[in-house]
Amino acid sequence: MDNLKNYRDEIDEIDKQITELFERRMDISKEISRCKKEQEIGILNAKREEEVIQKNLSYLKNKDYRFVLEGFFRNLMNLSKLIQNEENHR
Ligand SMILES: C=C(O[C@@H]1C=C(C(=O)O)C=C[C@H]1O)C(=O)O
Repeated sequence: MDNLKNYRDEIDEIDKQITELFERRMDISKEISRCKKEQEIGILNAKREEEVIQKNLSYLKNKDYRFVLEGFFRNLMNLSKLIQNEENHR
């Protein structure tokens, strides 16, 4: 049995699901940026970002991944703010 091939197939399937969820998250982030524009609120909400990180760290089963999960969410939220900025400057 080719383990490498099987593992990569599994990663490909997971990546597909991540991409679908990523797209949904970014679509919602765009909607949030429209609300913020209407209400004249700035894009960054540092308190909310800390809550997002803490909440998701609490869901983690393998605590060895704490550091990388935090990095993942910080990067994800930076991309989300990029999309919000683009949306508000169209
Ligand atoms: C999406 C928002 O805007 C920004 C992006 C966040 C995110 O991607 O989770 C969180 C807080 C904000 O800095 C929000 O305010 O909820």
